[in-house]
Amino acid sequence: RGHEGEQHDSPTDTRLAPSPRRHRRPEEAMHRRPQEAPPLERGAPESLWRRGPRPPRSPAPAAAAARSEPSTSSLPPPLENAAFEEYYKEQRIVHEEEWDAFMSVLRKPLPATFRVNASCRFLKDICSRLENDFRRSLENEVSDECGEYALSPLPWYPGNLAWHLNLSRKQLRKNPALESFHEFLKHESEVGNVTRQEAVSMVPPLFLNVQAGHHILDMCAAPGSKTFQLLEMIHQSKEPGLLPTALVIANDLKVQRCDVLIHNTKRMCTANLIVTNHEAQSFPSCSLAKDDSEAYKDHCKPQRLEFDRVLCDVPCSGDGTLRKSHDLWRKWSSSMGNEFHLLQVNIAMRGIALLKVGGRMVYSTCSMNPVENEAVVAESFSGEVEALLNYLMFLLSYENWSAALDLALGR
Ligand SMILES: C[S@@+](CC[C@H](N)C(=O)[O-])C[C@H]1O[C@@H](n2cnc3c(N)ncnc32)[C@H](O)[C@@H]1O
Repeated sequence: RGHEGEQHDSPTDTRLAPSPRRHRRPEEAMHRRPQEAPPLERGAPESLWRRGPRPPRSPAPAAAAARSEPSTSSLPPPLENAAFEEYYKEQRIVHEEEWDAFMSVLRKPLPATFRVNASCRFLKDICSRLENDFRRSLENEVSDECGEYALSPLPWYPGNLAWHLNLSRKQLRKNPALESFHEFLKHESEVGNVTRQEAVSMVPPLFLNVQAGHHILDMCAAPGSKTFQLLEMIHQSKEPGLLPTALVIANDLKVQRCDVLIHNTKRMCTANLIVTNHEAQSFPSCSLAKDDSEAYKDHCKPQRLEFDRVLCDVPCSGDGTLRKSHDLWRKWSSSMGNEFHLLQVNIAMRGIALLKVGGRMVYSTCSMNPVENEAVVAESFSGEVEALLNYLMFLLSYENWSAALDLALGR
């Protein structure tokens, strides 16, 4: 970010305070499972972490009556949508010769992926179990559908900390050797040493390049998988034996989803997180006293909190999740992306306004639609581009270019 964006600042000045909710003790949090947020769309995938037998439900009368008739609604939805293909071919999001391969990947099941908490005390043991026990014992299992190794680290994730499990549900069910692996994952996940997260969702926090002491705003944070990753980063970057000085503010509009966010991030047992419940597009300006001892002195003017890093993982049409949200094949229409565009621009612009000069913001969606991605970024910078053009016009009026350049670069 180059310059201050005061025009987007809301006039509100909110002092930050930890959430007044009752905090459970860490050991209480340790015994609770991470949750998925109430789905934005119906048809969220069954979690690998919840494979236990389900209690039988008494059928509703209508459902019981319908059971005697063969029902078309029980058939899996067809994985096709002509409008989707037409739209995205037009957008040229992949080369023409890659189109069929692209569509066939969209119809394949998504491998389960998880991340090991880089800041956990048992990091070495966990990595060694994954590498030496489980990976070896699953070496001969090859995914039916994907033809890839059953368990392997994601090659692009630093430190071999992210893994994918490339087995179909059928294989998972029929292989008893996987039982202990599941127990391991379930337990480590409950205590916060492992987090289930999709591979693509791990990317935006990596691009933030978080450093020790950073102030970070996660604008649309629930259910909190990226917040958790950011917390890991700040705990990992601290001086040995010291608590981190960094701060993560995780915000979400929906209070119910904030609850899930709190529940999931509690596994980190951190004191460096504040959860807020605001519209991201009008997230208030915040101020922080320089240190606690100064906080209540009358003459101490609070400092405006500007963020070193902003994560802008906005609400979106979610059509990048087609591989797991099969319902979307039926529901998808080209208007879905358009509906989110304005909100996304407003959130992104607010993020830019809250960013420190020289700070970094990452904008991400789980949509493939350029209307929700490139167009939002372009729109968010359109004011800046205009300012740059004006500035260039100003520079052009100089006869001496090198002097003008010196001026521009502050030399
Ligand atoms: C894509 S999800 C975020 C996923 C999250 N970053 C993660 O990695 O777990 C988008 C979130 O934005 C929230 N949301 C929707 N409208 C919002 C708004 N105007 N301001 C803030 N959050 C909003 C939704 O409740 C939802 O939790």
